[in-house]
Amino acid sequence: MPAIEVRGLHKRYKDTVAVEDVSLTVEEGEIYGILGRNGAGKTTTVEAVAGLRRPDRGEVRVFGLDPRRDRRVRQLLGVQLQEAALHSSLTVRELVRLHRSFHRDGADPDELIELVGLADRRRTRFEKLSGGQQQRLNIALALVGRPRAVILDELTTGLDPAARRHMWEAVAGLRDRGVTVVLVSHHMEEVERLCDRLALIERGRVAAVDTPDGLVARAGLDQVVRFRTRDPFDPALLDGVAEVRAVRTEDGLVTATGTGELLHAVSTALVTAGVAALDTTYRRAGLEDAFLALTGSPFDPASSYPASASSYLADDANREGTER
Ligand SMILES: Nc1ncnc2c1ncn2[C@@H]1O[C@H](COP(=O)(O)OP(=O)(O)OP(=O)(O)O)[C@@H](O)[C@H]1O
Repeated sequence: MPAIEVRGLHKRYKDTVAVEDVSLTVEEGEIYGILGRNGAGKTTTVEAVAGLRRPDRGEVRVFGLDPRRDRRVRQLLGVQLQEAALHSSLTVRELVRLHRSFHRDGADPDELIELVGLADRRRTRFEKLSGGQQQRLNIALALVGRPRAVILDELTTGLDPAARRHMWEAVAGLRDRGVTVVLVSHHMEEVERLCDRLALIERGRVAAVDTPDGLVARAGLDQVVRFRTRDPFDPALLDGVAEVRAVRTEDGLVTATGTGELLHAVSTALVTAGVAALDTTYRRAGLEDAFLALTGSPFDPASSYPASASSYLADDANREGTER
């Protein structure tokens, strides 16, 4: 039985269609990423999974149970959402203990506080915590019932780099203990490092589901060449180069993504055109590059996809849909 199953989810808020048609299956024990731009419908989807939103249409199951009808889901699923209302005058420890009391077999409060790196803030009131510390406390509260699955919505937003890495280790540790994790994120490195699979949500639909490497492979690229030119660069110079999948120019920095003998092919084209490349670098492509290749623009949560990229991705989503 999958940990989480969503079929044909629709949710509209007055005039806004937040979720148009989302289906996804999260297998037990995996870290499943949900990635997409602002307003794509990620939070609405996970709120429906948590039973906090009533779908207009569609079905949600958590370990086979309907989260809106079956109270057992509260014991099975931990939820850390973007905004949580907590008693601001209670201390970290009091809040963890309070939430612990809602569960039959909860975690040890002090261990949990340690896990999220708040040991030195144990006696601090919620209202006196920094934004990042409040975020960490919310994560602790999501884990307090020792859930079999946990939803983490923007896990590391607002955390400093050290705290972020600490949290990544904690999430990997959850997987090691067999906990299923749904991770809503805008952070490419986070998704790439942690997720076994990820769904790209685009305008309320699942546009693609794959492993991070699989998504990069689907984009038909595995390498990135970057260089500067003294004069403004005309991307049309690389138009006929078969190895090049996409070219972007930003602040005088040219980024070409592609496959095969990419570096050689790009260098040859530049030499032929009499263009000197400066500061050339070469590396393997990542998830962010995949978005660049598929959309023609870097992954910017605040901007939307051009239609051509959406349709490219939609084909993949249909494949995923028919396979299952
Ligand atoms: N309570 C609400 N009332 C009205 N509209 C809403 C509500 N919640 C979300 N929306 C709208 O539904 C759409 C999807 O929102 P949702 O929060 O699910 O997106 P998201 O992908 O989680 O975005 P973000 O990355 O910004 O958190 C957006 O257009 C949003 O404005």
